[in-house]
Amino acid sequence: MSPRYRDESDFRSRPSKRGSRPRSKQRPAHDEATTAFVTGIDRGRYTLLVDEGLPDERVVIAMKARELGRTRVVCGDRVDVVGDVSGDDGTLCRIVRITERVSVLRRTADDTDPYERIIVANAHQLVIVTALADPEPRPRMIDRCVVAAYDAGMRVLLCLTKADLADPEPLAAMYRPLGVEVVVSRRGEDGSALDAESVERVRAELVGRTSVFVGHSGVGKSTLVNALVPDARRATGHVNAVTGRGRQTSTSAVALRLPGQAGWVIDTPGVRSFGLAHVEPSTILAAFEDLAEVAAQCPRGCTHLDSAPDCELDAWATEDPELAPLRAARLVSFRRVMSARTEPAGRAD
Ligand SMILES: Nc1nc2c(ncn2[C@@H]2O[C@H](COP(=O)(O)OP(=O)(O)OP(=O)(O)O)[C@@H](O)[C@H]2O)c(=O)[nH]1
Ligand SMILES: [Zn+2]
Repeated sequence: MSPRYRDESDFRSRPSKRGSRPRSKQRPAHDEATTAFVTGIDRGRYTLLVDEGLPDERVVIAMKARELGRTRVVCGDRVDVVGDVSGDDGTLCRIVRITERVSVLRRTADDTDPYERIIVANAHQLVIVTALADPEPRPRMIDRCVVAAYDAGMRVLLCLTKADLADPEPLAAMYRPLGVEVVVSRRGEDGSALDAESVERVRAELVGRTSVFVGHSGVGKSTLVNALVPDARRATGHVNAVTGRGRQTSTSAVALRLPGQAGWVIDTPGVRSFGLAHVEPSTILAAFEDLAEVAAQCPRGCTHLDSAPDCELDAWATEDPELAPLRAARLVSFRRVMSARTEPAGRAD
């Protein structure tokens, strides 16, 4: 395993100040624990869904058991809880364990916080919401999101909004060679917020998946999420009724269920960038199976970038005249994304 950046999960193995002590009667092994899905977090209170999809399904509020220490529980986590899991008003259960995560999406460390925090766990897909105009698309930011998704082992759906204002084709053509799914949405011709057909096309890509939505302010992410999940509040319940505290803080992710239990939409307000410093080039390469196979023959230490001498990918791109245009486009896109990893993030990326 290559070294990776420290994040909060490193705290998990830190011994407690009092030293380890054997489990006592007060600390049972929690064999009776119930598994739950974390849909939201608000200042130390976790909104969970218990018995998901069953007739008894209910929203419960939980706190983290002290034994979890500084381990962070995030939206999308599946956790084990003990205590009162009835979901009745005023009850509070305890999260005692996080089940193994199948994917983790990390946001970048910043001035106020030196750690790359995990923001969402167990998601299948990253939905990058980008406006075709107003505000102008930023391909470098899209590339960075693509790298973050591939690093997390997530599928990418590029959602191009405001197609009523600009032609989606040039941008779509930049991303199709990556194998990224592209969907387009536009305002309804009847003046409705969104054209119903485009909403359906987006929805079709979400069925059966847990999808994380990211996008800069003003791109139309809220408009889209509201169209996809009309009764968002009811589906998630709210922490506020129990804690009496204010609104969900604007930076924490929240999971919203698609109607008909067709999947989960995780909205991430305020997430502006992803940590890429820890990403290994080999991880990105692995997301491109055809290229990875060819690149296996490259000289040792090959970066596979334009500047790399004797990169096997150059020969591969041109060797078959019929496939050359497709392969060249794929190689260009691949190299662009590869270089996004090492470029410094722009201020607003
Ligand atoms: N022309 C056009 N405008 C749209 C479309 N979708 C959303 N808008 C408008 O774009 C503006 C921003 O939309 P929001 O949904 O609030 O954008 P957001 O990405 O959630 O931005 P924040 O709320 O700042 O996070 C609003 O005025 C919307 O009405 C679209 O398909 N076409
Ligand atoms: Zn190479």
